[in-house]
Amino acid sequence: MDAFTFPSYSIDFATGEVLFDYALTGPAGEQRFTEVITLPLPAEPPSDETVATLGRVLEVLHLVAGVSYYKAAAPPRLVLPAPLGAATADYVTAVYTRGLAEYAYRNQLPHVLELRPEVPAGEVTPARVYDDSDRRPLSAVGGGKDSIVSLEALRRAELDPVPFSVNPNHVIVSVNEASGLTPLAARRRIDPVLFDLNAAGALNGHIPVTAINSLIAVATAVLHGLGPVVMSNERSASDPNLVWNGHEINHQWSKGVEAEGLLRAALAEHAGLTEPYFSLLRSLSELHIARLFAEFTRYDDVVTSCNAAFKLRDASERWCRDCPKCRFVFLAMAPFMPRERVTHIFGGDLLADESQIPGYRELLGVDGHKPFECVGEVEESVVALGLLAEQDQWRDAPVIRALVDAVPATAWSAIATSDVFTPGGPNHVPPTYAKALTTLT
Ligand SMILES: CC(=O)N[C@H]1[C@@H](OP(=O)(O)OP(=O)(O)OC[C@H]2O[C@@H](n3ccc(=O)[nH]c3=O)[C@H](O)[C@@H]2O)O[C@H](CO)[C@@H](O)[C@@H]1O[C@H](C)C(=O)N[C@@H](C)C(=O)N[C@@H](CCC(=O)O)C(=O)O
Ligand SMILES: Nc1ncnc2c1ncn2[C@@H]1O[C@H](COP(=O)(O)OP(=O)(O)OP(=O)(O)O)[C@@H](O)[C@H]1O
Repeated sequence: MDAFTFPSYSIDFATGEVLFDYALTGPAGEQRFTEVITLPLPAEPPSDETVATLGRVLEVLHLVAGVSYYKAAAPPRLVLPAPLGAATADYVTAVYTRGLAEYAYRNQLPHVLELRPEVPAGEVTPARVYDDSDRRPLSAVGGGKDSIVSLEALRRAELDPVPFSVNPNHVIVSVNEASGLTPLAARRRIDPVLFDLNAAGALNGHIPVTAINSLIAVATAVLHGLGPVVMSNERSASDPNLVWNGHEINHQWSKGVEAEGLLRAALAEHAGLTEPYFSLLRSLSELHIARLFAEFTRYDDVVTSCNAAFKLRDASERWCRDCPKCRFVFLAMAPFMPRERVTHIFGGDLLADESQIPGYRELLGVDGHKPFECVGEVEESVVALGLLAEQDQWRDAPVIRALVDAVPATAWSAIATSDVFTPGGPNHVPPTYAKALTTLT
């Protein structure tokens, strides 16, 4: 295939259904795809102003959601359908290069990291300014500990959050029920042709899914007259896993602060949104968030951070208890709760199971590189291990004993000056929301 294009998009306000068309084209022909996103409809029909702003958000979403189909062939040309302003073009470029960096690395496709979209020449009509900053926030819920902490922080600060999810599965439904709040949900249907292509051996790999979920959330907030979309992306999401050919490869790129800043700028430029999107937990480490989560017991029977529970097909019921994310989150929660409680949350005790030791050695930086998963920094894992080694309930757990011996002296001395419990780093939290964090920290 030579090129990836964006033939059309449409929205039906009677059903909330948005159709995004894509095409891979080349000498052998054309492969078309249609992704269907169904937005929840508000009680009242939207105003003309809302429809215009929503249309602008959907134009950006159309471009971003194309990554799933682009990646089936990775052609050298990415041909955009209409002129774009500089900030929006920068964001789209970053989504297809840095957002697909892990995919490019694993498939050995260096050209993807250098991709530059072809943007048609022409002026973009400036967007009407749409001030949404003082309305109720839409709080993205993924079923894991991070979004629960945000939801509770917003609630304590009396900011009256509306939980929001894309394709909520039973985990997310249960988390929302435990919160007692009334959620909104959008549906996203990937074109099944993609699964056929995958089965036939097409290129496949990780995509920046948070960018897609984020824009669906912003579209929903606009349609419902709500305020900023509040994400729960942590400080360590911005740190790369490795460097390849001079490029940072970050599994969590679209959760990072760079992606957040680029998306905010694109939405301000293209849709006129004054305060569209930020991560409330940006200044916190994963370990810090785990400590905050320990304050809330009402989600213990439902909270699930394991990605295996969120597969489109053959999903696990809850924690799979055998992946980097399960290992990391167990290690991060364990210092802050009784052993029975963390074992109950996970349905098993990972630190009693010696088969987990090789995976924990990777998290602790003893072997390999940081896994391609949503896990914290090596430093956070070493700090958590140090805390556990000091506790009677954990000191003699087989995994703890083995790991304490495996971590080199240099790592132990490095954590003496660790800042994992000190909020820091760049963030985009508006002043009115900063108080929500202080209610917790
Ligand atoms: C759940 C998961 O981890 N899925 C990744 C996995 O997909 P798999 O084939 O095992 O199962 P499905 O999720 O059912 O997907 C089937 C195929 O569909 C395609 N696809 C899916 C979702 C999508 O948004 N776009 C798609 O194109 C894809 O071809 C699937 O094979 O392996 C895939 C290949 O490596 C990954 O692409 C799947 O990742 C999903 C997009 C996904 O939702 N992943 C999140 C759990 C995830 O990785 N979250 C990151 C956030 C990173 C970010 O920057 O956004 C995290 O937690 O760190
Ligand atoms: N299906 C979804 N719909 C809407 N937002 C989502 C969805 N899945 C994840 N998110 C959001 O994307 C961001 C990254 O997701 P991630 O899975 O890291 O977070 P989480 O589920 O809150 O916590 P954890 O890191 O413990 O899994 C979070 O802000 C989360 O709320």
